[in-house]
Amino acid sequence: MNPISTRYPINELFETIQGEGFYTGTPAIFLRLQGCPVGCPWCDTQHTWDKAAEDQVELETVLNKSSATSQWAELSATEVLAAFKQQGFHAKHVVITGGEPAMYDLRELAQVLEAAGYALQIETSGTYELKVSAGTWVTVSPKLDMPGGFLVRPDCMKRANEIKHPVAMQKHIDALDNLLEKCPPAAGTIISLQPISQRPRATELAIKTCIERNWRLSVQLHKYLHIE
Ligand SMILES: C[S@@+](CC[C@H](N)C(=O)[O-])C[C@H]1O[C@@H](n2cnc3c(N)ncnc32)[C@H](O)[C@@H]1O
Ligand SMILES: Nc1nc2[nH]cc(C(=O)O)c2c(=O)[nH]1
Ligand code: SF4
Ligand SMILES: [Mg+2]
Repeated sequence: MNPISTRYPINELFETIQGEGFYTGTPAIFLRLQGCPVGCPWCDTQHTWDKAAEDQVELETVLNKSSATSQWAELSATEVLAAFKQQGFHAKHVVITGGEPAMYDLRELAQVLEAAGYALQIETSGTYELKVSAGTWVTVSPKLDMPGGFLVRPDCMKRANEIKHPVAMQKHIDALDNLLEKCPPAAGTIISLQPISQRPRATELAIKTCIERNWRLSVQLHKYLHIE
């Protein structure tokens, strides 16, 4: 007997250019999963926080969204793949984001998509145990001292291919330094700073610190280009 397949709550499914981190500039299919309890006050996807039963809709409604809403549709991995084909997407890089996608067991999704020739990346806060494939590119954007009270997991920091830290003030860099000391990433892990909400002061601080530390800058290119 086949096990019951995992179902994933999808808030958005679209094709664009990856605007953040190491893969900036890469055409990518974005799968945005519903639900996140971490509560970052400056989060740019607050419509994904609550997974309310009354917001469950059909896939067509999700595909036809013209603005950000909290509506979500539940799909199995094979239904996700079928939606990619139906949409006629070209990209072979898939970014799983949210919300907090690590709340879900992503192994079946990875198995189905990788078998179909896609490469996967996850954007995660590092606050949940990662259930991804060995080949998934893991971007951890650590969330420290957020209202939800979650801790960044040492195993997530070790598994990360890149650490992409949101910054606005010096205290955020100090908090990252403390995290890197307590939960060291693997040798060679890319570290980048991402200014919060394109604020000029945040951007200046990120540029200065990246130059001093030989870290990378991640500027949310899509926001400068006014694309999704
Ligand atoms: C919306 S989160 C979803 C994935 C996951 N929950 C996480 O935090 O990594 C995707 C990325 O956007 C970043 N982000 C969210 N709001 C932002 C903002 N206002 N300015 C800059 N980066 C932001 C997060 O730090 C994370 O790197
Ligand atoms: N273009 C684009 N690139 C992104 N990289 C990470 C995103 C996210 O919301 O996780 C994102 C997004 O929302 N749009
Ligand atoms: S962890 Fe990610 S999705 Fe959740 S509130 Fe923070 S930035 Fe937003
Ligand atoms: Mg985004």
